[in-house]
Amino acid sequence: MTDLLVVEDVYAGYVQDLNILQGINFRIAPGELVAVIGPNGAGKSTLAKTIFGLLNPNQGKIRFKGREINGLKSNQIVTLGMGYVPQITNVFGTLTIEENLEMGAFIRTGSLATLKDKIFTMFPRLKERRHQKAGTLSGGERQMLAMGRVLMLDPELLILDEPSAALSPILVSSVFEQIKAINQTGIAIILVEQNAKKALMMADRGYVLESGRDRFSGPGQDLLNDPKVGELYLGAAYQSTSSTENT
Ligand SMILES: Nc1ncnc2c1ncn2[C@@H]1O[C@H](COP(=O)(O)OP(=O)(O)OP(=O)(O)O)[C@@H](O)[C@H]1O
Repeated sequence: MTDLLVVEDVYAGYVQDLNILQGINFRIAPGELVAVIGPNGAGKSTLAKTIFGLLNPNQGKIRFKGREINGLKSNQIVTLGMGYVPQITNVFGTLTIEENLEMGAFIRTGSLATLKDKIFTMFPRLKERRHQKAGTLSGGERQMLAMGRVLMLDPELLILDEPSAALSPILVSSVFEQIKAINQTGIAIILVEQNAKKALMMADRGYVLESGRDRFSGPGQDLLNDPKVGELYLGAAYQSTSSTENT
């Protein structure tokens, strides 16, 4: 199957001459759910920002749907069918839920009603509160709204940067269920997560980053079972090895 997105030997960073990503390779197929895990500061969010055009690669190539997107800005990338929900989700607190969703569809010209209905079916909680100001939502509901807003763009690829950050355990489970449901509608998802076990359990494949490199990759379950990954990042002893060490 042709990959939806390919990241090839990418170097990128925030200041000149200091690359945080140090030759990273990554790919995702249409409809796949891929988890990106790794210790603090490994470069997970930096990878997400680089793919979405918030940072320019200093070296390497990024291809989305067969087209090279290096150097394109986020507002151009979004029109190609990629959505991104940053780690700190900003919803418009003084607007209602419904108005927030409509703002998400700013680049669309057709009717919003069908898309909105689809999102309300996916997130019934948002439907119940559609006329409520977004500033009054709980953390988990706010996360759902941030995802819903990006889904108004009808993307083929959604990048979620730590959607479970700062949520209580019960909300984490519900946000993860929503992510799975979104993926089951055929949208490919890159899930950047601190919550490594949960993310890998749900993912088709995963990448373990370390110091700006893809250190391990493989099916989520294989990474969970890999003792090297377990010792380093998951904080427990695991058996059997079947993932790929990318050194
Ligand atoms: N805006 C920025 N300017 C300069 N350096 C940054 C910036 N954002 C992140 N960094 C640095 O880039 C490195 C990688 O950070 P990044 O946020 O990508 O890591 P991460 O794997 O997502 O970590 P975490 O799990 O802690 O969120 C860190 O050393 C960090 O200090």
